[in-house]
Amino acid sequence: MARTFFVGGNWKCNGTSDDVKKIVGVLNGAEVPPEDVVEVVVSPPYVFLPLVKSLLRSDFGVAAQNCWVRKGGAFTGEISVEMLVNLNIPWVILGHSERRLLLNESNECYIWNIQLLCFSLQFVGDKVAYALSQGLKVIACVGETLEQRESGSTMAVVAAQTKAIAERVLNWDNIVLAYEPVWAIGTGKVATPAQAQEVHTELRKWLHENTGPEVAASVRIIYGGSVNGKNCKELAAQPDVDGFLVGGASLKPEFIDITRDRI
Ligand SMILES: O=C(COP(=O)(O)O)NO
Repeated sequence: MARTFFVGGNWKCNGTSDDVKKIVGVLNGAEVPPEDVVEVVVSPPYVFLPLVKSLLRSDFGVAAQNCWVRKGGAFTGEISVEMLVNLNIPWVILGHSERRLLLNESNECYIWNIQLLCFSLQFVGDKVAYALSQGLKVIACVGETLEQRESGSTMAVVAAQTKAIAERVLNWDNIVLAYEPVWAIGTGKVATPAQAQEVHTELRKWLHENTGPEVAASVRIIYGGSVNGKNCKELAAQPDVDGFLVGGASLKPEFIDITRDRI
């Protein structure tokens, strides 16, 4: 079955409302392939979600860059899934390596909270499951560090991260899996097409063995890590690269070039 190409733009912690208006203006005027060929989703910082949602063309989706693991409440600083649903934000990025490394979000994250009255063991997996349960679509991120790659444990790491998600979800219809090698994020050291294809193939094989052939065939596995208008075509030509999660380049007009890879 053909998988619709997916191009996500992760704006991370960048911009002002004027910047957002400028970027959205460029996106709204861009000529891109039809939605059934390429699905485009942009992810601004939380504070600009309503603004982007109100200005962005209707054929592009909007994603939050994270959300809380349970229903809202006494969790200062967090954004609940319910708030995103209330704002009609359909997508959320979860498990991004910058949150895993900087904020210690992990597969196993032991948090004790009187309201939760429990330990939340599979933090990223729990977040994915709860977001899906409330109707959100999820870009779930996995990826290894340079040290893990150099020690030969890339597949062990990304398989464990994927397993922690798979143990919490039954339905993969609304999940896009993003392979983002940490050593390629923000470094300019993009994975080679062969490196990306190798891990994507192994991830698809893992899905086939652990979630079944239909899920493996239908889930989009996208690549993130120093993608730009110059290197995207070779990466997009790989059979198991179903799109991108673009960081830095998503703030530039070249993001539109990246959406045109498959035409
Ligand atoms: O983190 C990334 C990739 O960032 P860069 O494209 O800037 O490497 N996507 O979520």
